Amino acid sequence: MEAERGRPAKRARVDGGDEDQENSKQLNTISGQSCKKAKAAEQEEDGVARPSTDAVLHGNGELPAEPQQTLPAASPSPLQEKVAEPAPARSAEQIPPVAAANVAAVQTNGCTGSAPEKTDSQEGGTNPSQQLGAVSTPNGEVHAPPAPDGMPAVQREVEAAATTLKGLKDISATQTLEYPAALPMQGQSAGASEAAGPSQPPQQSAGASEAAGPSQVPHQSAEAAGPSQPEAAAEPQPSHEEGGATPEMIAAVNEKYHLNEPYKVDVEAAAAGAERLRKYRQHVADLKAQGRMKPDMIAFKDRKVELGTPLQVIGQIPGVAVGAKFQNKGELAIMGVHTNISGGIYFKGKNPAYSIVLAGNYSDDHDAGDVIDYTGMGGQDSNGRQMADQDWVRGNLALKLSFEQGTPIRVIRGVNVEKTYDGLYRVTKCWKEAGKDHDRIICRFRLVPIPGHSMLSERVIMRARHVKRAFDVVHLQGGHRLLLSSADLHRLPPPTERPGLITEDISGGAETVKIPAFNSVDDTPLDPLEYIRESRIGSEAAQRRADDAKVAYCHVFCGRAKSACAYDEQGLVNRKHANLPCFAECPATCAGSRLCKKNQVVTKGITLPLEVVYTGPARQWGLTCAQDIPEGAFICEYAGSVITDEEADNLDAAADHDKYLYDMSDFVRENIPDKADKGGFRPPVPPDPADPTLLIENCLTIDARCTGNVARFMNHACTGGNNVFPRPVLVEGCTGLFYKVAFFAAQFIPVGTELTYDYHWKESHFKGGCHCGSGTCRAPAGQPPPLSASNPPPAPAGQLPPPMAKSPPAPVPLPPPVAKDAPPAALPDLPRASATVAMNTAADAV
Ligand SMILES: C[S@@+](CC[C@H](N)C(=O)[O-])C[C@H]1O[C@@H](n2cnc3c(N)ncnc32)[C@H](O)[C@@H]1O
Repeated sequence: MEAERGRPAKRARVDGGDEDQENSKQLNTISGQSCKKAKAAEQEEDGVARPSTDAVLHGNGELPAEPQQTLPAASPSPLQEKVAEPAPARSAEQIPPVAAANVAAVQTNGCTGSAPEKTDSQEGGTNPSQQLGAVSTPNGEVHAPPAPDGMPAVQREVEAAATTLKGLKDISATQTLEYPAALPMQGQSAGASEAAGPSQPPQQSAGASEAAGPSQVPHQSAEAAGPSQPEAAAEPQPSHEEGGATPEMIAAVNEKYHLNEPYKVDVEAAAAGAERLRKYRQHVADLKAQGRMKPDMIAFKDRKVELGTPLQVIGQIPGVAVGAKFQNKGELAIMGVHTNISGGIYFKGKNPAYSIVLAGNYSDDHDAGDVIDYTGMGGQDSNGRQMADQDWVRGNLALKLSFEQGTPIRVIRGVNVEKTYDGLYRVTKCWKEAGKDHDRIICRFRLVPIPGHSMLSERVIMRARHVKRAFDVVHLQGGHRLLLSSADLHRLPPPTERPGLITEDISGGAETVKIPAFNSVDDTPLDPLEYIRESRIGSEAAQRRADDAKVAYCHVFCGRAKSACAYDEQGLVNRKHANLPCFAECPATCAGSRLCKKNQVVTKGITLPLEVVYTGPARQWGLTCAQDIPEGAFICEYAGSVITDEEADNLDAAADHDKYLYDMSDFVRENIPDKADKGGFRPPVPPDPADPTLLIENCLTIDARCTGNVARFMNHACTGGNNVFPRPVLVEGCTGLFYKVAFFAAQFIPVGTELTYDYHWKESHFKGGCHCGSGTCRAPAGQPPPLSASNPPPAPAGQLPPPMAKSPPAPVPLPPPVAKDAPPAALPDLPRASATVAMNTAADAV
């Protein structure tokens, strides 16, 4: 027997079952009763009269002042109450499982895992078609309109999805979601709503997805999503409906969950829900006051005593407006929106899924707004990398059942802590494919918004930051570690004697060495750049965060007291200490021993004759050096305007603003092992100012788009192809949040070789693929651009590009990249400047 809640006019269904596995242990009782007892109690209830109020739970979940006065008693919670009116709809368990023929179709659709296990209703032998009074269409063959020639696969599927939605029940094109007034309207799914409108021919409905693009977030159209999606490949994909719910099944689901009419918030439930949320927040505050760790988690676990367990609801949660914002996953959980506090898929047993959270954590996720391609669960390590194959089990099975049965899924978006409930979506396709990480097999789900029940708060993108996902272990070779005094260090002629010189010094005198820029390839100019030698705080929020960090730790004393000195007598990173968690330097004023003097390398700034060189259209500008670089030498730091992670999230990816971001999360996100080497040290992470019992979760990001130094020109090369490595370096005044990101030579680097390091980007961040040219490249560019005088082949990392025909030939042939173990290339034509002079002169001037 099932408990139905929400009034008949409402669309939510509640089943009184257990929660998903992740939470069941702590959440299976209500107010001291066993879960079973609680369920029985609910089932006996006839409903609770609720006072009328205009309150709607939205925005921050708070009620407007006036309705708050009419709040109903909060116990029992509306999420536990039964409605007075009889509930005509059936439970999720009664929604038919897909017909056997459709299961077979799923398997041909790439869903090659085991067939779904029987649900309870299957055990009972119920005929789904009879149950719903629907006409069975065993293979679902004619649900998608014929696609016009040349239409991208993604667009075709969007069109088919829209057709499926519109063809089922009378979803009017004029129906729109009633947005809470306080919410921004940008990005709402009106376009999708129209796309699904019955008055539109199929082609228009597909186009509507495109048409919706310009008015929404750039790159939001399905087409824009295409290139990075596997199904956009030449191989034709079967229609997404194969194996999925038939139109008749979806029509029945729409009726059951009231999806044929725009969503209206139940104001009474909203009032009670707001009270429930208020009590939860109060509980969190009390726990904080007691100094308890993780108060939001504890409060969530305690809710069975305080507030009662939220029950499983398919569809809209009564009283929760689409667009409602939640401060953390605990709030989502307490409201029953997404009760799996630690997982991305909220499911229970072998039933259809309830909700998913998009947080931008998975490299295979693709959120184009009106089309989401969601990656299943399982097999990921703590860094989100796919380490094992996925299968149709647990949450993946639940989402597959949603696909087969056509049931709605709540979608929640939010990269950071705050999450937005974006309404109901439907799974229109599920399949398996090789993921980007190590080619592991992943389960994939395509979701499209349900018109009138959905909106788009933000397109969740992966920020293209230079992230240190893992602390690379650097193996300095040591074999050809030339001393700075060696006369064997080769130098190029002075910049003024070489072609393509654009400017003699991009730093405008800010650095103690001049940094010239060359373009011998075409007429591409340098973008304007405000050159700064060191990072500086770029916002008030970043200043506050940096100040907070000083409470935990501030590097003001002798670095050698904290950590072994990372440098040798020549100022080169000592092989023994290359893998220290960070290098802690001594200030110029250090009163320590004479050894402290050698512990000042990054502090002194750039000393090498670095040069900015245009490499070609594929990678544009890059960084080289006009002399050989000894292994372990300091190259430069990454300088820019320091902002908070949240501010970085809001930068416009479409304007390529994000490609100059460097995420300083090393210590906060524990990318660095506690002790990578003897003598290692980690600056402590400061407490969260909002909750001193918690460690800070978000940190600072260096933005070098408009303000920065020469490091912003350094390109990426995959493992095996790069020659530079970054390390956090603490100089005077640095903290665990605000430190220097310094680059060092991982090997001897011959003069003129391009300097590159591993961005640890997701492959999708290289829009045209990676052009590092390394044999072990993770995402080699598929189609190299056609070659022409203005579009020469991209120079592989490690080589300068060949000059254009119109340019005079380079006076000195450039050396090929050398193997790590090879001796430095002999360049008899090059004038041999004394590196000692070159480098010491610069250093002395500091
Ligand atoms: C920090 S910037 C590096 C400087 C950049 N090349 C420029 O011209 O300003 C990062 C950007 O350079 C390009 N890039 C760097 N390494 C690349 C690679 N291996 N393949 C393709 N593009 C690369 C990408 O456009 C990336 O967003």
